[in-house]
Amino acid sequence: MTALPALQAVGLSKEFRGFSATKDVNLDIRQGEIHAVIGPNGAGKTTLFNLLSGFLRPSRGEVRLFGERIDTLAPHQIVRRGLSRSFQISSVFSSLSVRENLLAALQSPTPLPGQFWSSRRKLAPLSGRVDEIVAQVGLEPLQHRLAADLSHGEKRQLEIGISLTQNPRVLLLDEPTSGMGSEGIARVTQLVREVAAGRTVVLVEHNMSVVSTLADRITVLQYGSVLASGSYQDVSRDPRVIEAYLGEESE
Ligand SMILES: Nc1ncnc2c1ncn2[C@@H]1O[C@H](COP(=O)(O)OP(=O)(O)OP(=O)(O)O)[C@@H](O)[C@H]1O
Repeated sequence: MTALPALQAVGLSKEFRGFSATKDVNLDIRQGEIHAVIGPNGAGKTTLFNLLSGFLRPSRGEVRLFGERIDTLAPHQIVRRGLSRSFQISSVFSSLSVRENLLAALQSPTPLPGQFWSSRRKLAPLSGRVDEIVAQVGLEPLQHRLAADLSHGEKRQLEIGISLTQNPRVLLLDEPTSGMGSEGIARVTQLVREVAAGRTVVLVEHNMSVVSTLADRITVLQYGSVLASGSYQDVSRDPRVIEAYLGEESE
């Protein structure tokens, strides 16, 4: 028996005033895999992520999380069902420390009307979970530092930590290594591998070396449509992909 896909897009289309940013996209993300979505600038990758995580409503088509339709739900309802995402643009609070950012994210699923911070008594049980996450994302030594004072790479580590606070079954990462030097790329690549243990990861990534190292399978988008999908070996040999994307990279 084949396992239910973790995440599925079925005929997913999004139009902005008549312009199709994604066109009839079909996607089957297998449980436990690391799946990369690649494609040239403007191919529709961010739009697809926004559709998968409920930040945009599709013009047509469906999104299913472990078989359950989620495209009619709000982002926070989707998070509760087990899908979290990180953003290309930093979502951390600069004026809070690493620990405080994680605490804020951990308590956010619990509605606390009119109150950003809970009492110490309520926060205490979350402290152990913060310890686990700072260690997991390699920010233990920097946990009391203000987010504003982190390097770009460390901020991306913190963002991944923030996504982990919801303990997602499916994690979407939008360009986790963008703007990093080789050391940061190596650190975040290793981190993605670690956080992928026991969960499904979908990432948008421009760095082909990261994609080839991490991804079990790849979907290539071009002009909003799926151009190819398969293993790195398969898609990197596909002449249409070479022309559309890898050719562009090597230029
Ligand atoms: N809100 C919007 N209104 C109008 N057009 C949009 C909107 N959002 C995206 N688009 C257009 O849809 C197309 C796909 O954009 P999208 O950001 O999804 O591409 P991308 O593959 O993520 O690109 P990049 O790699 O540059 O981030 C682009 O032509 C973009 O201009």
